[in-house]
Amino acid sequence: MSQTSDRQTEIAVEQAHVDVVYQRVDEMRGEARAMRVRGDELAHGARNEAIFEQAAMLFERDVMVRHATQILRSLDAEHEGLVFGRLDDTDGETMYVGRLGIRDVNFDNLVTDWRAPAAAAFYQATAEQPMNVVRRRVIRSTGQSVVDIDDDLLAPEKRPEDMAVVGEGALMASLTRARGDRMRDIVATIQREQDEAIRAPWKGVTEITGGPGTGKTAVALHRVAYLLYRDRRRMGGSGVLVIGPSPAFTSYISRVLPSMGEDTVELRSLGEVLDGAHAVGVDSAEVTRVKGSLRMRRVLKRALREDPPDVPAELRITFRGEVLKLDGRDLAKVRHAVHSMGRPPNQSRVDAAEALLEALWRKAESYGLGFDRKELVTELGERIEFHRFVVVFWPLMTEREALRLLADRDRLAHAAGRALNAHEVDLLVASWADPNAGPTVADIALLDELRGLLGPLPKRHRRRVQQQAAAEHQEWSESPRRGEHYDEYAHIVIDEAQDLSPMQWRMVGRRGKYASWTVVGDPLQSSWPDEGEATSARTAALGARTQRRQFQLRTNYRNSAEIFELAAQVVTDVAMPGQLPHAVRSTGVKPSVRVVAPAELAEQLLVATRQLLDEMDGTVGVITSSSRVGQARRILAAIDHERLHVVDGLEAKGLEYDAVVLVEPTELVTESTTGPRTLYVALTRATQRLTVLTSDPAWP
Ligand SMILES: Nc1ncnc2c1ncn2[C@@H]1O[C@H](COP(=O)(O)OP(=O)(O)OP(=O)(O)O)[C@@H](O)[C@H]1O
Repeated sequence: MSQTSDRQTEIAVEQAHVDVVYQRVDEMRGEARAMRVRGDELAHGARNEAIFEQAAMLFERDVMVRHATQILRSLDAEHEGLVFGRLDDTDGETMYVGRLGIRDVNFDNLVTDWRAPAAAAFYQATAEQPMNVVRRRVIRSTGQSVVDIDDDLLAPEKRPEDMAVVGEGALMASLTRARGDRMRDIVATIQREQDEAIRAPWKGVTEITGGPGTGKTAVALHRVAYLLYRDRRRMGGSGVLVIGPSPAFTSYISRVLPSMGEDTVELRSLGEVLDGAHAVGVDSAEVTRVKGSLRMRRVLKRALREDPPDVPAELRITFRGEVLKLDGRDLAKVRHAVHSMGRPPNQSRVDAAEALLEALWRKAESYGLGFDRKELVTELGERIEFHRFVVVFWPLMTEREALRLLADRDRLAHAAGRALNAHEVDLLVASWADPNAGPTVADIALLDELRGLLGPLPKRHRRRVQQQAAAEHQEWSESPRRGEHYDEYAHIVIDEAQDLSPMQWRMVGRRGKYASWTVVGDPLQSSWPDEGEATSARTAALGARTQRRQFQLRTNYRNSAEIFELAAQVVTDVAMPGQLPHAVRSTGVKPSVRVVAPAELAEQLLVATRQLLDEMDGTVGVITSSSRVGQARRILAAIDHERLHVVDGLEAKGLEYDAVVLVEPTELVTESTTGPRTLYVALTRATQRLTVLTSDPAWP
């Protein structure tokens, strides 16, 4: 039989099974709906029952409704390719692998969930270690129709005579497909080294490193789906948080987990980690470096000990005809004493009031006025003017109010002491000069630090503050998603971990007090210059968790070999042995490097972009330095195509496009604090085609 007719016959075989599965899914949907209705009836009935029975019925109702809803949610998730794999073993047994586990009415397996231990062989079997698998088949579908199949013959000597083997390899087929705006899941083609990281135990810290395009992000997300499946009670209960570098990145990865039926995971960018914040603006590399440094912790701590603005120079109050007065020095002593008690300032107003009354009593005593202490403290403590003084002497503050105070140069310089030099103080003051500008991504870690240092506001103040914040800044949402339980996640995934500043490590560390971690990154793509400081902050954030495991991914699935060869050149001087991955796919098309005169750059950018949009079906990214990205956007407004994206080198982190136009690569190096690493990121975003426009004839 020819390959084509073999293929058609085999597709028909698989279609027959897929049809049975979808029929069963329809039945299950009906059963789940009926279960929900039955649950509601129980609740109805409960109203007429005695109290004990009522409680039992309501509990049963809750369990039923929750279970039914969970089933419906999984069944209704995007199920393109619900069944995507099949294994034929040496005993002649067949197992289908899919996004969900599905059994027929007799409880026999129709499909095994890809995360179940039984499905592990689908990913782990190789020709060297076939694990009893003779043939591994990847089934590709559109909607409910099987469109193609690809086989791997793992044990040729055990192949029965009538077993057909067709296809050229599912992985290559998947890698060459055009990319869309959102990352796709890779359940059908997870590779063995990736599978090991995905199925690693949940406890402690799992570190996944690897070069660009090695599937670190994909692996981290599939690991989340796996952990939820294996331990839904723990992971689903307290929740899983995935942190990525930017909103563009979280949007890019946002479909992966829902397409696997998991829609409870929180995805947040670094500007959104603090509840309610949506910061997107970024500071210059120089300012980011100062704001991210651990020195800022000292600065913020000291800033909170400073006098608040507009604090009265003295407290004067009359008691029984005598004027009692606390001057600036007395007040400073009181402030110092209250801070020394160690309670956070927002929880110390009562302490401050008591300390002031105590100081007033001492003053009266020093005048020899012979008042009774208890009478003085009680009477003054109830006076409205005393309360008014306490409110300005010890204002309760939100983290945003506290940070805003630091836009004052003198105040910041005083708080900084020797922690920052004069230039750094100037940089910060300039970055906070516009009171209407929202916080930047780097500010969010400072705000989170301040929130910890200030302590929670008393309850009655919180609502006012939330409303005020929402009215003032669109970057803040009125309803925090997690509220007071922000530190109780069961599992935290940090993607692009090499870029977290020490202050950001502190911020994420606060959220993972009880969590296990998956930390994903590539030191060679780092945009954070001070490795030592970041490493110690990271060690502190991950705490003393003893279970640690490391996985290194070595195959670059994204870039063509031709593109990666060029990218690798820019980091050969800084790469450690073994740090560069191996690109598996060749397109035969070398990157096009065009030297253009500065005056022709705009025209050439339009030409190159149009050309790639014409030639490619998928996305086209234009990447340039942050100082040039605005200009590039203006030029490319003439094209305005939905497949076109214009980003700077930092925004490009974690993203990928079918084709990339890289504009003035040397500028990415000069504006970065980590030399060629951001350029390396930019050069490794394209799957198929890369055009570089440079005014430097010597580049690269
Ligand atoms: N086993 C696989 N099967 C199919 N596609 C894969 C596989 N592994 C990775 N890919 C694809 O390779 C591309 C790169 O993956 P991913 O973005 O996860 O890599 P990364 O290591 O996080 O990259 P970077 O560090 O450069 O951001 C994605 O399109 C992903 O879907």
